[in-house]
Amino acid sequence: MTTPSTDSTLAELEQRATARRDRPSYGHDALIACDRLVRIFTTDGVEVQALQGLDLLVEEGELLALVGASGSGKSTLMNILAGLDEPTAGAAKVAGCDLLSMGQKERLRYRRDVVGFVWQQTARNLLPYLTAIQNITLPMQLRGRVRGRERAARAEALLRMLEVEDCRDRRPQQMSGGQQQRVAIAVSLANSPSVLLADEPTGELDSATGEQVFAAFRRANEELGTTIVIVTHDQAVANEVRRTVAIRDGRTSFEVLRRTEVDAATGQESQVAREYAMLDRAGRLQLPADYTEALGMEHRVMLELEQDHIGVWPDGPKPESAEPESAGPE
Ligand SMILES: Nc1ncnc2c1ncn2[C@@H]1O[C@H](COP(=O)(O)OP(=O)(O)OP(=O)(O)O)[C@@H](O)[C@H]1O
Repeated sequence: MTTPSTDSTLAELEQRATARRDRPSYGHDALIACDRLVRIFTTDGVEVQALQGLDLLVEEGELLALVGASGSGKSTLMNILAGLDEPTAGAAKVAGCDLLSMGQKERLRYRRDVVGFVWQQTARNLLPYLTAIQNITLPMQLRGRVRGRERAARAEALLRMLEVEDCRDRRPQQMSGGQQQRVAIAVSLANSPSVLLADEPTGELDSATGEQVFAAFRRANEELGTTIVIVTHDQAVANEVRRTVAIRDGRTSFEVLRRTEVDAATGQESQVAREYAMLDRAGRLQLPADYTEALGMEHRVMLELEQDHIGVWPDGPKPESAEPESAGPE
């Protein structure tokens, strides 16, 4: 029997289903969208889960640092984003390119036109027998869309922007490590990629030289608007960007967002950094190890939904002191 109330419930259900269908997909407006990315390596029958359902969204124009302990999955993620490796499961899109369904030809075009990369080993970035200007013009020549004179003009402009004009006619072994990395940035920018990926680009440099190289990335981001993702162990680099994403055990675990605040009374500017834990699409949250260790939290925790927050307590009797705080604002 159909009653009016059942009718309205069905109509409501239909409405909800339509709304869900019409809802934009996860990361639809992001330049980089990784959705529950999994990468499993199998060596001698042993499986290593390098990425375990990693979610990451990067907007166009961002300069982002990726940090994490050794073995947490940073390079695995970068290799996938660079189109050099394929994920086992999940979804990954960069500038509209689906990294899971690309054929060999599309993958080559993706690596040549959509992404640029700078590696830690300076020798891996440049051809040793070519000068700086020749290294920079080569990707444009291989792409074949820009005329000779325009190629040279773009290469000169990149050398100027990254402050390595004096290295124009030098081969890599005639440049310092920092100069090589700045020329490598120019090479990676030659075909105006949508995304620039850099894996430990300052890892082989001393801190002063590393700072200069980071300044070159910043200039590329500010002047050309290129979206840049840098993997780094260098705390100075991580502190300089607006957004730092930390990876732990193959998942994004927390983010630090930095912004400039102006004191209303004095007009003085200061940098404010705030740390956020990441809630993944399945609702999983990684609590920082130093928090859980401080409270002896292991295996099981108690949760309580309050009006404006969720309380997390160690297993066992809830301490009295937790009560007033969990009650939220009056
Ligand atoms: N080709 C491979 N075959 C087997 N295991 C791999 C392979 N590449 C990476 N791994 C494993 O996957 C995990 C993640 O490695 P990855 O290189 O991504 O870490 P990382 O965070 O970049 O570390 P580091 O900071 O030391 O470079 C590690 O346990 C590593 O041993």
